[in-house]
This record gives sequence, C-alpha cells and structure tokens, in this order.
Amino acid sequence: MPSPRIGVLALQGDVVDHVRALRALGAEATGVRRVAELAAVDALVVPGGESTTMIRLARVFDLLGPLRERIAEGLPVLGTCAGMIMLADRVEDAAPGQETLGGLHVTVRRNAFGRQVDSFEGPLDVAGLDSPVHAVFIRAPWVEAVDDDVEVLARVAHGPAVGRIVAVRQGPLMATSFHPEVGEDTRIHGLFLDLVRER
Ligand SMILES: NC(=O)CC[C@H](N)C(=O)O
Repeated sequence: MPSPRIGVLALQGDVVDHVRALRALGAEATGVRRVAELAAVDALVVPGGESTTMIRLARVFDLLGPLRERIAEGLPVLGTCAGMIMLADRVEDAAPGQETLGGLHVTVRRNAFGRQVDSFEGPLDVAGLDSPVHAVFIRAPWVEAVDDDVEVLARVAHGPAVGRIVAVRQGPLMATSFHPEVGEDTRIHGLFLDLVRER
C-alpha cells in the first residue's frame, strides 16, 4: 500500500514537529490550511497550541464546515493537547462561546492540571506500546468522562492527577493530552499510522 498522506492542521500551534515525526515513519506529511489541501489527505493531525485561537482561525479559513464533514465521514484524526480539545464533543472550562470540531464522544477539561503542575513530563504507559512513553504535558486538558464507545489508552499513574484519562481512541479518532511530537519517540504517531492503514 502506498504511504498514507497525512495532513497537519496548520492554522496555529506545533505543526512542524508533527510533520517531522510522521515523515520519520515514512508517511507523506504536509500542512493543511485550505479546503483543497484538506480534501487531498487520508488523515489529519490537529496539533497542540491554543484551542480558542485554532477554532477561530478554522472559521476564518472556511475550514470549520469541511473539517466537521470529513470527521463525520470517518476521517482518521489524531488530536494532541489543544487538538484533543478540538475533537471533543464537550468541554469543561471552555472560553466563553468556545466551539469545537467535535466527533469524539468525551468531555475534556481544559487547562485541567491547574497552576501548580500545569506543565510537567514523565513516563506514561499507553495501551498498545510495550514500554512507557515520555509524556510532555503543557497546560494540558484531561478527559473528564467518556462514552461507552471510547477506549481509554492511558491514565496518569502518579501524583495529584492520578487516574485521570490522558489518551483515548474511538474508531478513527485518537487523542492525547500530551505532546507526542516533542522528542524522538514516534510510537504514538506509529499507533496512529496503524489506525490509518487499518481503514
Ligand atoms: N499545549 C496545548 O496545546 C495547550 C492547550 C491550551 N491550554 C488550550 O486550551 O487550547
């Protein structure tokens, strides 16, 4: 099978490192900023950044409707940090009027980890990987609640947020609270590419 074409939503946020990680795994990866670019990809990454800015720019670039349509049609999407918020159907502590793309049947809490530990990193066990990833959390959301069709891939194992859900999958949608594009470990992107190839 030819290597899948993966778009990285390039409105705002950590685009370059996702492109690098995907290319390191042999995927074709490009930034997506226009409707025609979205139409040309087999899957999409919605990066970390700032969800309020990203959703506003999606509207400005006339991408909001097309993104929602492709998600509804089953486009595989990996959302990381702000990208997880973008995919969530429900958001706690959203900015006033903040919309999302939706599709992922979860409630996320924005900036959930609170001031004391708003950014931190450490080892995290993720379902499907045989050793922990080094997970980097930057003013991250967590998943507050999931519907029955959502598989939990990772929970915080230590500290004040112990037990909190930080990675999920629902069919073609996958989301992490942390930033898998930071560092050299490309296994989360690898899991996503496996999911894309399954489809
Ligand atoms: N690193 C991130 O993506 C942070 C997400 C950001 N706190 C938001 O609400 O969108």
